[in-house]
Formats: sequence, C-alpha cells, structure tokens
Amino acid sequence: MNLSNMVKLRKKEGANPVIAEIKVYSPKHGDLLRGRDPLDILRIYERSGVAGISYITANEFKGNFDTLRQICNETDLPVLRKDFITSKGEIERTAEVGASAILLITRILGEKTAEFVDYALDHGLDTLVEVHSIEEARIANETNTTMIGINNRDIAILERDDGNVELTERLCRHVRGDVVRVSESGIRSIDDLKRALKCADAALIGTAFMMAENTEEFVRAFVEAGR
Ligand SMILES: O=P(O)(O)OC[C@@H](O)[C@@H](O)c1c[nH]c2ccccc12
Repeated sequence: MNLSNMVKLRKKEGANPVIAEIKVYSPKHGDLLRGRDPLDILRIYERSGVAGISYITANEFKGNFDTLRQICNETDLPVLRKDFITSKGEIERTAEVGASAILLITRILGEKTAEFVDYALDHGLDTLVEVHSIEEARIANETNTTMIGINNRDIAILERDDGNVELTERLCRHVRGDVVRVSESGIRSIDDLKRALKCADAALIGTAFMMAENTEEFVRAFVEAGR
C-alpha cells in the first residue's frame, strides 16, 4: 500500500497517522543516530504502529542511497525518500529502489514542480510536495500531487530555525483539502501532534523520535494519543 493510502487507513483505524523519520544527523542537532543501526530504528518504528517511514538520502544530513535501498528491502511499510531532488534521473532511481514516495520541494523546483510530480506519478511513486509559504502552497495546489507537506522549519537554511506547528495552523487553509496533508518538522510533543492533526492528515517526525530515551514507548504514545 502506498503512503497516502496508508495514512488514510491508519486514520480510519483511529490511530494518529505518523510518518517516522530515520534521521541520522541534522545540521542543527548534529549526530542523531548515536551509534545505532538504522535498521534497528526501523524495527522500533514498525513495532510502534507508524503509517510510514521517511529517510533522508541528502549529503547535508549524512544520508546515503544504499541505506535507503536496505530500508526499502527490509520493510513492508511505505518508505518516503527525502532529498533535494532536482533531476528526473533521481526520480527513476527512487522508483527502482522500491521507495513508495518521493519528496519534491517547491522552493527548489518552482514552476517545474508540476512536471516533476507527473513524472514521479508516472513512475508509480506517491509524491509529497513540500511548501513553506502561501505562494508555495499555490504552486503545490496546481499539481497532481497525492500529498502536500507543510514544512514548519525552513529547509533553505537546512532547518537551523526553530519552526513549529504554528506554520501548519497558518498555512493549512491555503492547501487543497483533497490531498493528504502532512505537517512536517518541529513536532516535539503530543500537544504539537494534536495541534498539527487538527488541520493536517498526518505528522512527519524525526528529531524528537531520534532523541527519545525509550524510542518505542515515545513513538507509540504519539501513534496512540487520544485513542
Ligand atoms: O526532525 P524534525 O524537526 O521532526 O523534521 C523531520 C523532517 O520533517 C525534516 O527532516 C525534513 C523536512 N523536509 C526535509 C527536506 C530535506 C531534509 C529534511 C527534511
């Protein structure tokens, strides 16, 4: 099942649709993996009942394509590839490795966003078009994307800012309601999660999960909150 449909299924089941990110490093927080194996994090996320897995292949976040391939081979959950995609060849590679969805950043692709969405859809991928402003939401709304993500943090400065769910609350009404809407980044607590899910269909969380003392307990609490 692809990521957008998995989000809808988890929502129907009464769980909070959470996309859990295996985030090994961030420019703001530094090392997040702390010597763990990314596949062990994957198993914990699977056991916690998340709707899908996100993995960043971008060099700036110390990701790599082989780990993405391993994750896709090891799980039945839909996997989202996050990177600063600027070529159609990267869309083909993402489909070939078995990922379910690909992130396409409006800030980077601009007027090419719609064309890249169609190319990804034609290769069997779900698309998460990422926006950080009303203008970018307008571009995203004009595409055939299955999902639109509101990044609460500013990817142009590699998320060194302290964005939070206020941006989701502010932008959501500008994002089409007929696509899966995802609130991304800066979600650190159950309260943040509940605020995000008031207007988005799913929440994408990385740092808070990677920094948790007891990851499974922490992630499961997010998935089950309010049940
Ligand atoms: O670690 P956080 O604040 O929970 O954010 C996760 C994810 O949204 C973030 O890593 C992200 C969102 N869009 C991106 C694009 C590239 C790299 C990373 C990202």
